[in-house]
Amino acid sequence: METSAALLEVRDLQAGYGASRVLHGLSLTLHAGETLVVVGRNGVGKTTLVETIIGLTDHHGGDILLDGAPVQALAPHLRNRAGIAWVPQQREVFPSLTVEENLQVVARPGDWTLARVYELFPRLAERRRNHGDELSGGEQQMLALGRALMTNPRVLLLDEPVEGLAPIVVEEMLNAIDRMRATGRMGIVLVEQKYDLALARSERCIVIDHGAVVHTGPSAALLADQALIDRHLGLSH
Ligand SMILES: Nc1ncnc2c1ncn2[C@@H]1O[C@H](COP(=O)(O)OP(=O)(O)OP(=O)(O)O)[C@@H](O)[C@H]1O
Repeated sequence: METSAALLEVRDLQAGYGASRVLHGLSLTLHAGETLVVVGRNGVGKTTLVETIIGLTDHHGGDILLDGAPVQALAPHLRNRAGIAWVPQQREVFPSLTVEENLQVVARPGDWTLARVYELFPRLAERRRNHGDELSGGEQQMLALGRALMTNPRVLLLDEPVEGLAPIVVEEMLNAIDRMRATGRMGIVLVEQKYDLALARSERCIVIDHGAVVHTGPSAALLADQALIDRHLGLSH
């Protein structure tokens, strides 16, 4: 039984792109300080879920509650102001601003400051005077995450944060996510194809198939259950 203590609650969500419905009655709960991993095969609706929470898809039904208050009618920037931050798959940074300007321009008061983001990503500190378009893919991803943190969100949505990164940068990102999780009361929704990496750094998981949740439970339990992994995440259907 979930109580009203949930930081983020999604109830019976139905959404998609135009006439095409992707999410069919999806529900989830996220608590403060918790990391919830979202896994599932390609094309099942993971990115659509994140984009619906932030307000970028066509919402057809269901509730998105932040601290019990519905946000589904709010424009994306208002959801962001309410405390939901998003790190998209395609790292969105301002190419003509420096690293430091990219971080400062979105800053809101809270625990996450420029100093703390630089502590998390020393590479960004080294690159503080470089422009967004002078960064490597990995550095752009660090900057995209740093920007989200600078807004001091209550809920952080991470969509495949290590996709397409070189192995050494993947290490750096995962390390940062581990340290980020260890601090504060932020709730994190982590969408990840590499389910083993994601399950190892989360409390709970949901598995999505055809736009709905087909499994939910502790991440450690799914990681230990190869039959369940094969059924929900294996290559064969
Ligand atoms: N911008 C869009 N416009 C129309 N349809 C889209 C759009 N983005 C995704 N879709 C469709 O929505 C469905 C779900 O896609 P989504 O990207 O949410 O899946 P996913 O689980 O994140 O997959 P992947 O792991 O490949 O990123 C797919 O059928 C996809 O073609």
